[in-house]
Amino acid sequence: MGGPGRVRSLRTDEHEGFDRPRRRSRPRTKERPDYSGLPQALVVSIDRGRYRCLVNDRHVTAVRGRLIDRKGIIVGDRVRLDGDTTGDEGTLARVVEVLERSTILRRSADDADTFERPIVANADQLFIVTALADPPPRVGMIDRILVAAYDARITPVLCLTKADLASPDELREAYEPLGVPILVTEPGSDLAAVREALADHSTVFIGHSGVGKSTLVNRLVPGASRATGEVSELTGKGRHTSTSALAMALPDGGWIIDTPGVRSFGISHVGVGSILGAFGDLSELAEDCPRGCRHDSTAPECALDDAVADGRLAPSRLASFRRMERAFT
Ligand SMILES: Nc1nc2c(ncn2[C@@H]2O[C@H](COP(=O)(O)OP(=O)(O)OP(=O)(O)O)[C@@H](O)[C@H]2O)c(=O)[nH]1
Ligand SMILES: [Zn+2]
Repeated sequence: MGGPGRVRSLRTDEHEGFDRPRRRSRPRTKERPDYSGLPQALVVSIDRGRYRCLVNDRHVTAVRGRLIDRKGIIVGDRVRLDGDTTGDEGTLARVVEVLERSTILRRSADDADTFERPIVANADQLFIVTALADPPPRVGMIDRILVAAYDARITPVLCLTKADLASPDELREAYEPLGVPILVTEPGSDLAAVREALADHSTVFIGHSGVGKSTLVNRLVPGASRATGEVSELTGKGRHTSTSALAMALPDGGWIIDTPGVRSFGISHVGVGSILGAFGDLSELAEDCPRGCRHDSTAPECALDDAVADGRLAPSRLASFRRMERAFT
């Protein structure tokens, strides 16, 4: 073989390992049958190995095909179904292919657990649902969910509930400098701004237990009947014991993917610095940082400090960004 060919094959070996090309040369149809003629579906919930899917407007229950990984299907996935897709009582279809995801929202159970868990696929927006009181807002948790959103390239929105109990001013001050949109609700409040933000998006709702997430979802999705209150009538336990997310169609277009209330939000899977890229202005300024700069307040000669000093960057924006970065530690 001549020079250039040899170089290319060496590069391939380096990246993919030696036996990879041989496996690839097997007929493609044997490894991946062509499923493109099968109906597409959206996975709306998962319960004990059963995947509840929507094919157009039809609910179909499916099991996982043999070639699909045990953890390979999550709520929000677009899949192809084989077998019986009538959705008739007692019928089961089979998920044979998971289509490429545009986004994946992940969390780890807690930061001691480095195992990352994908929880929702294909969301383009994330509502961080936070009560202004009862339970009191936890800035640390908001920051961690923000970090997960920026890391996944999903647009975060802060949705503040229970404004009848406390003022949103402090949280506005903390998050407006980051450019996070803020919506405020209370019982009976006009939800027009919330509906407008949701229209035509796939929005995942994340919130601590008890913040009023189900109450809000029930107002937004007629017939959603999400269980509200502390205790589930079904299980006698808190509703947070349910483990799956649930996708619901909005009346005017778009989807809400509600997730069970969480008590913590682990982000051990997110690398420090990976969120800088979500802030165009900050990444541009940070190009002048010394190599390996952590951009925190102790970082020597961080270009972000210079930018504040000479007025190119608002101090409040840098402070908010750095507070969020501290969520990692
Ligand atoms: N004062 C006030 N109470 C609210 C508001 N929204 C919800 N609540 C109450 O807060 C409690 C919790 O509401 P839920 O909607 O069940 O909260 P959740 O976030 O779904 O909680 P989990 O089921 O644990 O995930 C209920 O008693 C609601 O009636 C609000 O805007 N103001
Ligand atoms: Zn820096």
